Amino acid sequence: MGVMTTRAKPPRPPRRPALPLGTATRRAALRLLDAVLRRGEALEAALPAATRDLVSPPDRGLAHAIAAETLRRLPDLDALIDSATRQILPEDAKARMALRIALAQALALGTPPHAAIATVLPLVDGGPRRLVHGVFGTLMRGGAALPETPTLLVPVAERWREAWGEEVVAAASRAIAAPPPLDVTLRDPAWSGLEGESLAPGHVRLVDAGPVPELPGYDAGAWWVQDLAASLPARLIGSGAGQALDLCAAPGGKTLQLAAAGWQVTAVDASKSRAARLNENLARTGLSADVVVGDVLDWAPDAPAEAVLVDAPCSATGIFRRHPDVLHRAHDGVIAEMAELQGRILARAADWVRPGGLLVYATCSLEPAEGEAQLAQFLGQRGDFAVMPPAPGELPAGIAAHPDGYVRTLPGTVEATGGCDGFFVARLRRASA
Ligand SMILES: C[S@@+](CC[C@H](N)C(=O)[O-])C[C@H]1O[C@@H](n2cnc3c(N)ncnc32)[C@H](O)[C@@H]1O
Repeated sequence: MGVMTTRAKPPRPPRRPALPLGTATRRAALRLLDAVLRRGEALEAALPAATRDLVSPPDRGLAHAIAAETLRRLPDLDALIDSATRQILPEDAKARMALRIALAQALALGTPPHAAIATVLPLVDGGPRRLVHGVFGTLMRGGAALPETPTLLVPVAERWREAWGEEVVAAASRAIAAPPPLDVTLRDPAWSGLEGESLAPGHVRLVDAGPVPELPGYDAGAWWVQDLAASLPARLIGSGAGQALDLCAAPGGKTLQLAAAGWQVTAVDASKSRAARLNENLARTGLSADVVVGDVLDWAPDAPAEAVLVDAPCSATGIFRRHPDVLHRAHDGVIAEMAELQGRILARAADWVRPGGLLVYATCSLEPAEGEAQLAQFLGQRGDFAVMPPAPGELPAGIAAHPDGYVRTLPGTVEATGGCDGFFVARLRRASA
C-alpha cells in the first residue's frame, strides 16, 4: 500500500498591519525636520527629497505644514514634552521628534488627537512606542495647550533682545502666532482688480487670500507676491529709463519692480534654478530684463550702471514668519559667514555704479551684522558714497527712515495692519566725477 503524503502548506508570513492612512505624510514631516534641525538645510530646499513618497500635492502640503508648525512652536512643544517625561529625552531622540509632530498637529493644526498619534506611532516601531503613546496620552488627558504667544528660541531671543530690545522680541513672538497677510506688488499701480488694503502706491495687502494662482489678475501677470518690506529697495531706486543692475536677483520681485518702473535691467543670480523662476516671472508679467546666471564675485558688467541694487544673500532671519526654519538655522557662524560675503559683494558692486548714480544695499535679515554694520564698514571704505535718505512720501505708511538715513523694518513694524518682514535697506549716491 502506498503511503499517502500530504504536502505541508508553507507557513503564512505574519501579516503586517496596514499603516494608518497618513503615516507616509508624517514620515515626510519627520524627514523635513531632520533636514532642518540636524543638517541645517532650508525647509523649502529639503521638500523634494523629503516628500518623494507622496504623490498628491495636498499630502506634500500637509507634510510641509506639519514641519513648519513644529518649527514655529518647537520651544513650547519641547516644554510640554519635558513636563511629561521622567528623564529629559535627547534633542534628536526619535521619541521627541515623533511627539513634537503629534503634538503640533493635535494642539496647533486641529488634527483629532487619535489621528495625530495613530499616524505617528508607526514612525517609532521597534522603538519607544509605549513611551510616545504614554506621554502623548498624559498630555492630552491633562488638557495640555500651547501658549497663545509662542516662545522664541532662546539664542534668537537673546540676539534680538541685545540688538533691538524686549519690545521687538515680544513682537516677534506675536508674529509667529499669526499667519502673515499676502502682499502683492502691482505691475501698474493704477490697476484695481484686487480688493485689499494698500499701504503704498502699487501695493495691495490681502488677508486669507486663498490659493495665489486663483486670484484675479494672476494669469494676466498684473501683480506678483512680494512682502511690503521687500518692495522697499526698488521703491528707493524709483523710476528711470537707464541701465540698472539687479544683483542677486532671483526669483525676481525686485527685477520686476525695476522693469515695470522703466529701467533696462540686467538681473544676475548664481542659481540656475532660481534664475529660471525669474524668467518664468518675467514671462507671466510680460516684463523684460536680461537674465544672467553668474556669480557676482566673478561676473562684471560691460559698463557702469545708473542704478545698482544688491539684495545680498543673508541669514534671512527677517522672513521667519513664512519660513520658520531660518530661526533654527541662523547660528552665529552662519551670520558671520554671510556678513563676510555681503562685504565682498558690496565692494564689487560699488565699482559698477556710474558717478552720480545710485546704489541700494538690502538684506532680509534682522541681524545688525548684515545691515547696519555692513553700511558702516562700507562708508568707512568708500568716501565717494553717501547715504541718500528717503524723501517724504517715498516710504509706505507706517515705515519711517532711521535718523542715519537708512530704513530698518523690525517685528512690530506696521503690526496693526499685519506686520512685514525684517529688512535693512540703504540707498547711497556715488559722488559725481
Ligand atoms: C535674497 S535672495 C534674492 C531675492 C531677489 N532679489 C528677489 O527680490 O526676488 C539672494 C539671491 O542671491 C543669490 N546669490 C547668492 N550668492 C550669489 C553670488 N555670489 N552671485 C550671484 N548671486 C548670488 C541666490 O541664488 C539668491 O537667489
